[in-house]
Amino acid sequence: MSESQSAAPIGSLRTLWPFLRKHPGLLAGWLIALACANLATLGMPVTFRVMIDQGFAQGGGEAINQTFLMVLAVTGTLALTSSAHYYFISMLGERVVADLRERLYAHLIGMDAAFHDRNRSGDLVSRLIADSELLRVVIGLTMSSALRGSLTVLGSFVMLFVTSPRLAAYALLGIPLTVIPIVLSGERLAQVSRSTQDRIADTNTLAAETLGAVRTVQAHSREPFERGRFVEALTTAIFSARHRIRLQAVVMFLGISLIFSAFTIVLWVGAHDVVAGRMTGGTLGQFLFYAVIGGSSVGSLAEVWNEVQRAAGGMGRISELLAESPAIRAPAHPTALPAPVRGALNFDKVTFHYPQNPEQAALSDFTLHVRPGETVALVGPSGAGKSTLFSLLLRFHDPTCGTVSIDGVDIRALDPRALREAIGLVPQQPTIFAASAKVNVLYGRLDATDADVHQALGAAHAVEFIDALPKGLDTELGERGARLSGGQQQRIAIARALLKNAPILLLDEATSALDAQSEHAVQQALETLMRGRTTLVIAHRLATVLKADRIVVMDHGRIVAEGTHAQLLAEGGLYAELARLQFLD
Ligand SMILES: Nc1ncnc2c1ncn2[C@@H]1O[C@H](COP(=O)(O)OP(=O)(O)OP(=O)(O)O)[C@@H](O)[C@H]1O
Repeated sequence: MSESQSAAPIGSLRTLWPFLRKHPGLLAGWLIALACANLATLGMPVTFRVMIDQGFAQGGGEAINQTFLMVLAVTGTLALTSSAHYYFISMLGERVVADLRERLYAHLIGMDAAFHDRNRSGDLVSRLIADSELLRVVIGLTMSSALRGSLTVLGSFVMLFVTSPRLAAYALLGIPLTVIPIVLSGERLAQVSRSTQDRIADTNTLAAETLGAVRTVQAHSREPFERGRFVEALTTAIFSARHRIRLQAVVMFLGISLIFSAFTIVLWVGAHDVVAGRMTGGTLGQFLFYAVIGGSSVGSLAEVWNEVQRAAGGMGRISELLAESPAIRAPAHPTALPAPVRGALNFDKVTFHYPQNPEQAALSDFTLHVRPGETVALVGPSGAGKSTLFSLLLRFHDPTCGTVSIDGVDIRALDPRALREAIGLVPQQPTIFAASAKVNVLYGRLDATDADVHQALGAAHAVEFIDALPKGLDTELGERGARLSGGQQQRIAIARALLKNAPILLLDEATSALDAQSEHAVQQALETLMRGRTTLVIAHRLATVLKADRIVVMDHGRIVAEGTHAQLLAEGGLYAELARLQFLD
């Protein structure tokens, strides 16, 4: 994980403004409710003075009734506006964070393969959830408290001067003292918060990774080991949080003690004024009330400032992701593939290095021409570059040099989505989503009808086992297809590709042995799928190499031999060796 050493600039919170602006109704409701709640708060001390000076001092029952009615009206208004204020600001927080998450998610899901190789998914999820959660708190509570606190401070200061200019002048002296520690600690706090969020992301990543691979963990009896690693990550996160909490506690201590010292001095002067007859008891009471309101608001502003710095840390992590743009993008004026796509594939002098592995070429000077409708089997030892060919054709990466083209069009001139629409992919380990069987097949073509889905399942030899599921097509398949066997998962992936009906097919045969019946069903399903399509298949089965139009033998990112099974066997060399190990045992 990259940990920024510099403080997240408070300016990163400015990026929130476009999100806030999208909800003018909530924003206006919030500001109006805030202003009213503030006025009601500031009205409280006045009713307090009236109650003491007129209600009690003049003693009339009627006067008491009237002043208490006034108190009721002010407190009623305060209750109403405070709850309206809570509603508007909380909703605003929810909306803004949902918008931010949507934007971030859309951004992340569109980022290129190199980005996803570089970033751990648990860390990305943590930024999507934990960092934006921090912002929800900030918008829902902090922003409100900040504005409310500032208005209250301002309002109570005006009222302090109105009530007693002399005492107010004393009170004013205390303010700079309380603000200094807050401002001084701000930047350090943003820095510490950022690192706390990084550590939280570490724990999230660890949990996501190990819970996602829980069978591997259990099969190795590594539960205590993983628990230990998790506790370690949590402890590091707590240590990091402790830095922040300590800093905040010190600032809070300084803020509160300075405010209340200033307050006590003012009270002492006021008490002398009342004794000397320069001020009524009610006026001192009103003054004190304003001083308490104003003083505690300054104190809470200190906390708010801390929270804002924390949020700046979280927003910094989000902005960092939003600032990255995908390396693989549609050109400004994409070329369209000829319709219908014939499916001629050309790799011309392609050399490719993975960004994480710049020393070693995964493909070097690789040239391969595949005719429309041809089936080419790719055979080679592990690491030969077979899967890399697929990644380049799907434009998950761009070649370091050379070109990849379909029907004579350089794929970099195409919109990547249009390119990928033309390609069906059946990976070795198909991805089955935690959804119904139907939704999993529909992933191939979202607007397919039920009849299309049934037809695809039929052609994929998948009807029998789907019908045997408790709710048939509507059965939830569980996370990563937990309810299905390997062969069944493959047939779902084949049905998905059949539904997509793309002219080009990339097939990575499963290496895991299936039982004879399942193997037969998968083989038949694949034959149906390959019919009439240009197919590149990473072959692991004898039947596949025998049926292929051509076999391409790869090693170290290059083609080392080409031909039919019989020709290549006769030639001896790498193919004969691989065939003996893989196909002919
Ligand atoms: N995402 C990646 N980042 C860095 N290097 C990679 C990445 N994927 C593959 N490589 C490297 O590129 C080379 C070619 O790998 P590739 O996966 O294409 O081989 P393969 O022939 O498909 O192997 P296998 O049959 O084992 O799947 C290997 O040396 C591998 O280590």
